[in-house]
Amino acid sequence: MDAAPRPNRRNEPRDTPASAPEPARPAAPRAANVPKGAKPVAAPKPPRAPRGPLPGAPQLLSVLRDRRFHLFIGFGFLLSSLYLTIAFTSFLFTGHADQSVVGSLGNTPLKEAGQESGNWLGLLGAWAAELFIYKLFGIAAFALIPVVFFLGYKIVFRTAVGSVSYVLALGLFSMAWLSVLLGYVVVTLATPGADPALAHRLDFLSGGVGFEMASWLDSLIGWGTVLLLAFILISFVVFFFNVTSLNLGFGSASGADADEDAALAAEIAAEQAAAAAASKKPMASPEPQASAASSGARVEAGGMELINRAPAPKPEPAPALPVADELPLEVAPGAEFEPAPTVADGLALSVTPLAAAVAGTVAAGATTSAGTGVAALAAASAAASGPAFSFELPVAEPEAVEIAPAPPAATIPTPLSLADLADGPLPAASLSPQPATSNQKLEITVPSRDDLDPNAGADIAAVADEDEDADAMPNVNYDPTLDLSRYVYPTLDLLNDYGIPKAQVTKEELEANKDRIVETLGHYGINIASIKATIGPTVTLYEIVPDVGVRISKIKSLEDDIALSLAALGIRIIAPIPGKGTIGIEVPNTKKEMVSIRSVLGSEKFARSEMDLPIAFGRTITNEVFVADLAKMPHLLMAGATGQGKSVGLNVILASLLYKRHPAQLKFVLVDPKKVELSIFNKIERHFLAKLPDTEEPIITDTKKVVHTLNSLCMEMDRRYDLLKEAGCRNLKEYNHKFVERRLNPKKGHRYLPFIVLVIDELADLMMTAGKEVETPIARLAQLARAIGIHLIVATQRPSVNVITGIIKANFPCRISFKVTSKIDSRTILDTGGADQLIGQGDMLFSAGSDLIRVQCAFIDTPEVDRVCDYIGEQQGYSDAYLLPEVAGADGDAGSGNEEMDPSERDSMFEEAARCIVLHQQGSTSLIQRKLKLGYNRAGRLIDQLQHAGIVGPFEGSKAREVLIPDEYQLEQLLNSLPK
Ligand SMILES: Nc1ncnc2c1ncn2[C@@H]1O[C@H](COP(=O)(O)OP(=O)(O)OP(=O)(O)O)[C@@H](O)[C@H]1O
Repeated sequence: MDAAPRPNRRNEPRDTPASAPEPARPAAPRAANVPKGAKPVAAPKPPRAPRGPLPGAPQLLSVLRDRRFHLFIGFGFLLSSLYLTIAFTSFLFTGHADQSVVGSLGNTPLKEAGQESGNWLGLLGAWAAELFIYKLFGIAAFALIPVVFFLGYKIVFRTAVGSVSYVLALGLFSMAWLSVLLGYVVVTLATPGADPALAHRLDFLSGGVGFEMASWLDSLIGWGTVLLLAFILISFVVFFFNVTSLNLGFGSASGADADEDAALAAEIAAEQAAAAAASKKPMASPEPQASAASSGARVEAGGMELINRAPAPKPEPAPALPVADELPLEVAPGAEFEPAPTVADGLALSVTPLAAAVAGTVAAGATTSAGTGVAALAAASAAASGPAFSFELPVAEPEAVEIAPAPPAATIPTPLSLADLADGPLPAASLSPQPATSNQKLEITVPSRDDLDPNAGADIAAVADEDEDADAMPNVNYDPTLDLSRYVYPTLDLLNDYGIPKAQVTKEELEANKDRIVETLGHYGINIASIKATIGPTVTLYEIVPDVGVRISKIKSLEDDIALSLAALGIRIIAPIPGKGTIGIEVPNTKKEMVSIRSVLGSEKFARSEMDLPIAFGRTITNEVFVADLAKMPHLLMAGATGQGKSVGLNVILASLLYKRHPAQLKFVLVDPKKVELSIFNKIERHFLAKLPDTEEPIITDTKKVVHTLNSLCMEMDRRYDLLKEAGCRNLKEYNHKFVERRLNPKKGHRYLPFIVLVIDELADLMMTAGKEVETPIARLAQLARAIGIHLIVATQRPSVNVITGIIKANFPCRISFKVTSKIDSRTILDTGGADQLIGQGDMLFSAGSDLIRVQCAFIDTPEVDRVCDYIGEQQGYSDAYLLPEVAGADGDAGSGNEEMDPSERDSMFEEAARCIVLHQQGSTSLIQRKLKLGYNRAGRLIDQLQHAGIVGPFEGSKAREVLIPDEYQLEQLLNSLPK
């Protein structure tokens, strides 16, 4: 007997009308945005500043970036999931009856058909259910509902939970597989001898796709279909959940293997969690108000142009501004200018909000209120500097997102993350800790995560049964942050909100300074062609274009006279301003503006920064947030007389990094000879600090300990070089990338390597007490540690040559100076004067090579640091601080290799390791690991002991250690001579 007739079924089985909804298209550019009277070929008229509910800018991109658009799409998905639930459920009761109604669509008027349909959601509900259930996937179509719901939920709530591609893959597979399975059941019931009525009643179970596929398979392989389906299911489970080993519980590990097995179990756990890796929540996004707060105003008048409050937003070059006398004075947001123009020396003054100028809303002669300026700027900056957008729409190539995440350092603010679509800070709720999914393995034995040695990154890394086959590994990347998967980055609301910064410079002050500059220079016969002022938070930069023929050196030599006549401390003359043909005179503002840490950490520039170790130092003279990458510097030397802002500066650096990096990615080694400055960071010991084993206090205050720690860091450097060499990588980023892609075998000692930032709060004390003992390792670290992710920040209040010695200075190309007391100090630290003319309280010069940038350091006070540390410290951390390699001999110098070693401390594999090294004439840790099948830490200890015994030489950076014993005969002699 044939299968029961299936009317109206497979007319259009593969038609999937309900695929991803089309994103709303942005409105076409509206002619209304162009002023009516504008001539088509007139000088480019900038578009009107965006206002109203939709951004005026018509580009697709800006619409796609719009959070409202995301909400629109997200709620669309959520409601669709509800709609499908009701429609599908109703189908179970009304489906048979509705079949004819839907089938006759096209022949019957819609209204009539709608009245006839029994589905609870009317004709559309009947049609959707008929399509998905009857024509396509049968009741397996219900699997579509959680997928649609998940997509909507993820878009609306910007949650980091779950990966779109995972859910899509799981949902679609379940739907297809179940549909075919049920199809096979229906096919079986419909075969001769089976109950045809039953088959007919049940044929909605499989849907058209399932039935067709199953019939085809049945005719091809008969009962083999069941086996094939089982095989497909197992394959899916293996690849999707990344199953690499089965623990069927036969016997237990032998004692010798116990450690390894425990590690393996942990690896599995980590891998399992990695497979469930949801996109991590990056730090809170910038406050929406930030762009408004950083509003700018540009002033131009006759020969004088002022730029006021003009930070980051530089969307387009500002169009030519109207001439001064055509414009009344406009007040920048928060500025205190009076609206009346002033004329001095024939140089008129006028202010126009920068954003308004950019957006082209200010026509000559028009007056714009401050409020409008703010709105225009906010809108313009929002339109111009939205987040890099890559919208992870549901059906769009799930694989692409899943298989190629950047290495963690770069992943955190990945533009692919839905969470990153945020325009403003994410609500705390969306940051709430989420449990890692734990369904990726068939069977696992996992030690408590808290018990894992945080230092043993290898132990919690990927499972790779045979690393030689690493390339064939499943493509689920390892996520180093999963150990602390619930870790929540500190939020901006922990920091003080000082509101929108107010301009502190009055127009009168600007005018008066300008007059005096012009007058003073005039006394010396220097005439100026034009003068322009840029108001920064601390100083105002007057840029002068001198008349033709005036020599720059002449102006430079008048520095003191100009300073005297302006009666202000800290005049700095930059003649000429690099890259410009102008001369700069920086005059301190009478009232300084404090740059809050919240405003810089909340800035777009910082939040979107993809640097490895971004530091938001503060604001430059043009009010731009100044962000630099410590990883690129690669080390930083800081100087400044006491009380000028060094400690605040260090806290700003540490806070910046804490806001951007996960505990798995970054560790600090804090050296604080002053004993009080950094103690506040004790609370984050188990998250972010590194220390020597067997030490109580993670923050090092004792000079002796400092020496050990520096030596230990040198050893860590040595080991990291070995690992990089073994992995064939040139730097940490490449290495970690490879590790994340599971192309390195943890059993060979490979592990995810966090950045290590060593902070020394006062070098002078150390240099006085330990001299060469600290200078040498600091210099070695500074020379070599760049590639392996160890970065140094060294601060001192005494920038004299016996503290900042030639060798230290030569290895710290990046330097910061707060105010110092003498020109000599300034030269010592910056190789040029200028730091002596700073005005204190965080006013600083940042020097990188030939560039010298004046920055007002952000301000963070102790309670703020306290709150950030509390916030982190109260979260689940590792069981201990990150442990640095042990330095042999508590009081000895690890690196000298001269002292006798206690034989009882010698590793039991010591002699074997020595023979192996001498046999291969290669002094490398990885050789010991490979040949003796040892873990990384143990091999590292062995190589140190071999150095002690004089078998290998000291660490030599990227090269292998020298083997000091030429052959086995001599080695045996040496081994015999060692105390037993
Ligand atoms: N960026 C800043 N903005 C505003 N005020 C600041 C800033 N930095 C420092 N200050 C002010 O200067 C004071 C001293 O700063 P800080 O403690 O950082 O100095 P220091 O250079 O570390 O001094 P010492 O070397 O004696 O510890 C702070 O208490 C604060 O009032």
